[in-house]
Order: sequence, then C-alpha cells, then structure tokens
Amino acid sequence: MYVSHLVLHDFRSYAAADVRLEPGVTAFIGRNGQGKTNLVEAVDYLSRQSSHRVATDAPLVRAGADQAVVRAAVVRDGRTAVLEIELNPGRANRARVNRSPLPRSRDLVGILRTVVFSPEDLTLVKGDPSDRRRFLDDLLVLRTPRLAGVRSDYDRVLKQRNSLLKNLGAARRGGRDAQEAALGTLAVWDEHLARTGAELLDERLALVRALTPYVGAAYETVARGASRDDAGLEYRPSFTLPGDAGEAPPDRETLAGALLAEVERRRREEIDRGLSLVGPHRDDLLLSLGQGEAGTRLPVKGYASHGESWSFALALRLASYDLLRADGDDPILILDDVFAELDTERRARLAELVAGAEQVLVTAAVGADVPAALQGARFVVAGGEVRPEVDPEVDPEVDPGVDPGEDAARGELSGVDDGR
Ligand SMILES: Nc1ncnc2c1ncn2[C@@H]1O[C@H](COP(=O)(O)OP(=O)(O)OP(=O)(O)O)[C@@H](O)[C@H]1O
Repeated sequence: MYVSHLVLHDFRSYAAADVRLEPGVTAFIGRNGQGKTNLVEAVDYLSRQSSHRVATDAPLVRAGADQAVVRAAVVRDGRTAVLEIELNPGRANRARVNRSPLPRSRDLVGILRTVVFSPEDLTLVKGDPSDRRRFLDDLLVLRTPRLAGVRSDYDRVLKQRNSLLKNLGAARRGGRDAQEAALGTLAVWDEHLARTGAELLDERLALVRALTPYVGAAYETVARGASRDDAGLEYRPSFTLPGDAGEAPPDRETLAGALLAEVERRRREEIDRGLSLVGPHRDDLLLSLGQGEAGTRLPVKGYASHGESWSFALALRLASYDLLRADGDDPILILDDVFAELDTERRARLAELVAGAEQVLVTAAVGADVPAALQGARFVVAGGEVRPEVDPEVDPEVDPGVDPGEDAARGELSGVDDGR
C-alpha cells in the first residue's frame, strides 16, 4: 500500500500542503522545525487517529484555526481510495472514504496502515506502562480494526466505573439504602469491566505471543553481537492469571471470571481509593534482555544501556512491521528523524531491512544521514513549503527556483470538496 497524494489544510504548521508521492522511498529533507515531521505525522494520523508525539488533537490543528483536514489518496492492490479526516478538537472528528461520510471517525482506522519509527520510541522502553499498553493496543487495532470498538468500550466502562467508585464514598454517608443502590449499580459495571477487559486482555496476550519471535529476530538484527534469544517480552497482568505457567493460555470466559473475582476481592480497596485497580488498564509489558535463553535476564527499563534501549525500541517497531507483513499486509513505513540517532552500521542495517517496503517515508535534517540503500525521491521542506529536490547534475535544465505548487494544485485531491 502507498500514499500517492497528500493534502493538508490547517494541519500543524501548514495552512495548506499538497504533495504527490510515489511508491518506494521518499525523503523529506530540511532544517529543524521546518515541518518535515508534521507531514509524516499527518499520514500516520490517517492510519491510527492518534499522533506519535501528542496525546490530544488540539496541537495538530494550526494555531488560530479551529479545524484541520488531512486527505490522502491511498493505493492498495492497484485500487485507489481517498481517505479524509477532519479534526475538530473538543468535538467529534469526521471521516470520509471516497467522499462518503463514515458513521464514526474510528471506522477509518486500519484502512491505511503505518509503522512509525521515531526518537519518541525510546519511551516504549523507558516510559510508563501506559506507553507500552498503547503500543500493544495500536498494533492490535491495526491488525484487527474492529478492536478499536473493544478498546473504546473498555475506556468508557472504566470511566463510568471510576466515577461510580468515587461516588460510593459519598453514598456511604448517605445511609444504607443509598449505599445498597450504588453497590447494585457497581455490580453491573463490574460485569462490563470483566467482559470487555477479558476481551482486551485475551487479544493482548495473543498479540504478545505472536510478536515475541519477531522481536527476538529483529533485536538480533539491529543489536551488534546479539542472538535471537536475547530480547524477551512478557505480558504482566494486574492479577494472577488462572492456570499454570506453560499451560495453554486461559480462554476468554475463564479470564472474565478471574477478573471479576479479583475485582470483588479488592472491592473495599477500590472504594477507598475511588479507582479501578484491576484490569488491562493496569497491566504492563515487561521487556527484558539476557544472554541467550539460559542467561540472567534483566529488565530493559532501569538496566539497559542507551544503545541497548534504542535497539530494543527499534526491534519492537521492526517486529510490528514484520508481523503486519506476515498477516499479508504491507504497511507504510515512516522513519522520522531516526538516522541521526544511529551509528553508521545500524543505519545501514535498518535501511537494508526496510528498503523492500512498498513505501518508506523518511525525514532527516541532513540529506547525508539517509543511508545509500534508501535513495529515492527527495523533497526539500523549508519555510512552510514542500518542493521536490532538484538535482542540477541530473537535470541541469531545471530551474531550482521553479514552484511545483502550481502543478500540484491541479492534483486529484484538490478538487475534492473538503466539506467546509
Ligand atoms: N498547531 C500548530 N500550529 C502552528 N505551528 C505549529 C503547530 N504545531 C507545530 N507547529 C510548528 O511546526 C514546527 C515543527 O515542525 P516539525 O516538527 O515538522 O519540524 P521538523 O522539520 O520535523 O523539525 P526537526 O528536524 O527538528 O524534527 C515548529 O516550528 C512548530 O512551531
């Protein structure tokens, strides 16, 4: 799959941008702060409806504007679809495919698939458990878009349940009847939590099982002298899972039952703290490194060197890419500012690994940082404009001052009504 045309309105620093793309490698080169990442972030947003840099939509809308639009022509197996998302911070976003509105904006997730490598990936290794949970859930939804619904149902249940737990403190003071009524309502939300929580947990456990061999292989490739047993992944739930380690994983019903039992066991503590303490929102993904299968294993967080941490973060992204490919997909790879962080050997290895992708979008402040294996189309990003790089040696007739914007303005997406 690849993006053949990208149009932005009021997205980040761009009042308007219109860029034609080809399959293969495209690099966006420009000095710091010129808007290179903003371009690839827009492509990623169309894929996941979240950004690898910020948790909310507001910073994605150009300062002073009240909505942003990202639109792209996406080619898959020779067929083109025009995807569009309208970002309305504080209100519901709106999505369209080939101009037809979708019932919910999240229905767009997963049509375009991206895997982003960026310096922020270090938080996968060094950050909070929530960063690793987001990594797993984003990948789950990319593989199985319907799980976006499970994820948002779980978030909704959690929110409701937490506010109920907070109110229970007040109900205690309101006498026996009020308390019993509130506990009755809580029991209903316990059931919802157990059901949606077990589904999410079950999916995450399966994902970690599927991803683990790919992470081992990817770590071996990116870390000098490593073997494929060095990098380990272990899903750490917030309660003890039923069954013995090594046995077949518990089924969803069993998980739901165990989750419900644990919620009931910790009822008093939850009411005291006004918080849901059990469920996939409290889980973590433990990343560890050891020498071979039998060697001592240490957690990456707090123990690994900077280089090892970087290699692990890269391995997680590469493994995601490999897993999606194994599913029969060919996601767009986005390498945002990663080469400056890598030594020459690892730059070359990463480049070799990703060079075969159908589309690779690269950003770099310095063109020379992009490895030779990733040569392809180049755009210069400067002063709010994105223009093809002109190579005077290849085409001495081309005036480097030519403005490609005029031609692009007649592009296939420009005519699509942006609905405003
Ligand atoms: N919502 C917004 N409205 C207006 N400008 C914005 C908005 N969000 C970011 N910017 C501007 O966009 C610029 C950053 O763009 P971007 O992150 O794409 O830079 P970059 O070219 O990738 O730089 P670097 O090489 O440093 O990573 C900054 O100057 C920032 O002020």
